[in-house]
Amino acid sequence: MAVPPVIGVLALQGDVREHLAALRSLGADPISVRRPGELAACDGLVIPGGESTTMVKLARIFDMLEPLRDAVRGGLPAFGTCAGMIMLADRIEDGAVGQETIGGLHITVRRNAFGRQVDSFEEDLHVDGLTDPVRAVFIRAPWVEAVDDDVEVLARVGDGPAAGRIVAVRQGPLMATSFHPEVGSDDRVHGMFVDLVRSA
Ligand SMILES: NC(=O)CC[C@H](N)C(=O)O
Repeated sequence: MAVPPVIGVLALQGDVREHLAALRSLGADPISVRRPGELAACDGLVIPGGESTTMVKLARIFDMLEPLRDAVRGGLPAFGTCAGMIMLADRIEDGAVGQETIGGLHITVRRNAFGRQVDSFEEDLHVDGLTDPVRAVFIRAPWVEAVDDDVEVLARVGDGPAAGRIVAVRQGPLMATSFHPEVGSDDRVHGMFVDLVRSA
């Protein structure tokens, strides 16, 4: 049997445990990542949901921001969910003043895009590459405002005032979702990322 890929979960802030559990159940070897040495051991990296402004500040404080940028630039497969999507985005709308990111994903995200009324909601979402819809949980989520030509759109919101908005993307070894696939017991979106890591 092939050696399980080591997949890190960036553990500066956010919902780390749920991602570790999902990755473990898929047969990967998940580790928490707080230091450059831990990052260097990874075949892939998940950047969880949480609060992107806090996460990027902590990445600076822990001297992780440049190593993260170098790793993504160097082709490390990475999967950002919600705040993690913001962390991977090259450009932010409605970010905090001067908010930095890791970048690498050629998209513009709009933070807290869904507005007050629907801060948090769920929807059955069709995701490209999966047969049945995913029950997607959005929590003060960003949406993708714009993508460059090299970015593949994997999902768009189906209903309501935000219908058509992009909420899942892939660009080479990088993946991002506005929603939280680690909530609940459906591991198929993580499975897409594990496959991506295995094929990288
Ligand atoms: N659930 C989440 O990750 C929310 C993201 C948060 N609104 C941010 O801007 O970082």
